[in-house]
Amino acid sequence: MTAKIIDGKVIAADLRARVAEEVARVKRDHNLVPGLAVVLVGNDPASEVYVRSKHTQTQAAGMASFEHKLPADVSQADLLAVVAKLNRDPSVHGILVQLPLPKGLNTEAVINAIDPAKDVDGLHPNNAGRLAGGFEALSPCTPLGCIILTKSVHPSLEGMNAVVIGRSNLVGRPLVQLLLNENATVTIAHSRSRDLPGIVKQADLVYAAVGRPEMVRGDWLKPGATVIDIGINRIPKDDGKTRLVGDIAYQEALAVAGAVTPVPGGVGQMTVACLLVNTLRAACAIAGLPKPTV
Ligand SMILES: Nc1nc(=O)c2c([nH]1)NC[C@@H]1CN(c3ccc(C(=O)N[C@@H](CCC(=O)O)C(=O)O)cc3)C=[N+]21
Repeated sequence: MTAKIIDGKVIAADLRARVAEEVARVKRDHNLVPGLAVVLVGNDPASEVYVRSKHTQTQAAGMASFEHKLPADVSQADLLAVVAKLNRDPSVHGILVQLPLPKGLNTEAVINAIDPAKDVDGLHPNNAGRLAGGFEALSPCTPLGCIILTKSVHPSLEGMNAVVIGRSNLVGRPLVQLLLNENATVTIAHSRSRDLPGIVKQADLVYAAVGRPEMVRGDWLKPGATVIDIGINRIPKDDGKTRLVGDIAYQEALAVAGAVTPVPGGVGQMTVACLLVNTLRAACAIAGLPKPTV
């Protein structure tokens, strides 16, 4: 058996096209231009790549994109002042502070300073708490993307066994909440879990977000499972260059699973597309307009 490859590129492009249509509509009917501000502190090369792709795709969807690059040695007060200014700026509806922040900065304080209505990362305790309570919230983009990819294979997740490996605030924990909202049965596993292969074996849906290259092996999987790879690990190749691999042994998974997301070309694509969705939703909510259809 060889698994279906879930094409994140195609699904993300379709989602971005639908966002662009809605953006054009709110612009035409309500003179509203959704705006996203991305704050990048320091010059981590991987972060620069992501920020550039967010900028290009935001503009391509017809939204306004604002970039704020700050030096790695920026003070906490200066960073908080940038966030406060974006909170007040009526042309900004979404604020994303690229993580991780350089050492010395207090990430929690920065996240807490973001206006929850503009928190398109869904990291502010207001949004995280609302999501955990089952209330409407801005939810983190990567987990939203994972749900869309899963539903491209299984339109209903009701009653399915899902295992989430990883418990970060940006991915694992919010993904668990979104899966519960879909009526899946959810197991949360992590680096300290006993018998991880045995836990994964039970799962119809496997989500790996641990940041360990190819940790989940093919023989851990239940035959036919849907496997969503959230890891992005850059590992050295023989020729001195690097390549990207996920947290799942992709070739092994292809032989056992029913459907698999590739890295790159899977979840990463959806993360940026869902950021556009969240920015559109935030803009409509702030302007008092009905929820957009995407
Ligand atoms: N506050 C915050 N929010 C985030 O959502 C956030 C963050 N900080 N810090 C870093 C991680 C990582 N992240 C990715 C976004 C897009 C791709 C992406 O587009 N990946 C492509 C290509 C990747 C490549 O070629 O390097 C793909 O997988 O096909 C990957 C990773 C968002 N993050």
